[in-house]
Amino acid sequence: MSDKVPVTVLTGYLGAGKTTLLNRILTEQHGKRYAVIVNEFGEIGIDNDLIVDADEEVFEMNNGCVCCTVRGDLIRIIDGLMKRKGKFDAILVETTGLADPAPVAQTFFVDQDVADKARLDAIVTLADAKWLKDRLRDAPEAKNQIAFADVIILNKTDLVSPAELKDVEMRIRAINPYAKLHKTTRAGVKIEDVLDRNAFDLERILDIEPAFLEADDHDHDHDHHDHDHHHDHGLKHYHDETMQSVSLKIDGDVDPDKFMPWVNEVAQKEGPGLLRWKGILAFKNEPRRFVFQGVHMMLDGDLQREWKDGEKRESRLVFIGRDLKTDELRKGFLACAA
Ligand SMILES: Nc1nc2c(ncn2[C@@H]2O[C@H](COP(=O)(O)OP(=O)(O)OP(=O)(O)O)[C@@H](O)[C@H]2O)c(=O)[nH]1
Repeated sequence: MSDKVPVTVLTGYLGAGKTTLLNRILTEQHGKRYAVIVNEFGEIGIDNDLIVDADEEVFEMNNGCVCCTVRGDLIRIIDGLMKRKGKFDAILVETTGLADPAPVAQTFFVDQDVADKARLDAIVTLADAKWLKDRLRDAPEAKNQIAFADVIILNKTDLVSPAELKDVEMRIRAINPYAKLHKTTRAGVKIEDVLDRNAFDLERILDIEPAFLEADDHDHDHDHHDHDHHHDHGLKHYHDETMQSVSLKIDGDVDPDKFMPWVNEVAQKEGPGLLRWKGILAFKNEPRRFVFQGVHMMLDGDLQREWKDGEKRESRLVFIGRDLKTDELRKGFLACAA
């Protein structure tokens, strides 16, 4: 796609297993070099890898829009790292357990110097299978971290029964039906499941019908789209009152002259409530696919590979956020059809 350095933002509530995952990534024999940026030092210490300590320093952007803040310290650290480009393959940023991941993610959209050299690869959220349920009730950060995620690692599965695990999975799906979900003990995922996801599995994400996922009862990935036998396993389906997701599709091309102004208007108007949004679009008279992602009112998109022969040209968007005006979004998007 580009020679920009992929950046993985690692988040998750206190004690969910972020450090465990980082240690796993850094100690595995993968022949890659990662720069790791942490808010506070953990027990990581690997010679070949570069670990940088970041102090909290948050700037408001866009004339004080409360949803748009970036990390000044992070900009400086990444700028510094970029001068050493070629010496590492990817950057990992671990956020503190209590932090909202938005200011970290937004840094990669906002600062031009950073955006020119690094791209947000994925937001990876660690979730504690035992305690997430309670944190979703009492800690808004925990819910945001799930909503932002492109990849969710549901960790500490050893501490819960299969029924409890299913229950917490359903709660996660009520907030974020699109993220790729892995169930682990000791954050035991394959590195390639976490790093270099390249636009967070957009194709797969956009293929998923949330209604199907809610009823899904498989333990493995959601690759098998058989709609039978999901009906009476006695599991409750959750709806999250504050967080919604919307998936929209146009069976064909959109007109960029309509879409671009619309998408900017959505960013301006709905930005504070929009936690995460992404899409793949077929632009009229354009052989390449337009791929974009956003965090709150910050958006980043570009033309990527060509539509393949036999690949259906279609345009899809997903939104995750609070109090989304679903009908307005749908109408607005449909009006962008070419
Ligand atoms: N039982 C169990 N314990 C785990 C698992 N994964 C990690 N732990 C333990 O949980 C504790 C917290 O893990 P960390 O990796 O430090 O979590 P963290 O998210 O980095 O924590 P903070 O830095 O406090 O936010 C540690 O004692 C780990 O050894 C797991 O799958 N099962």
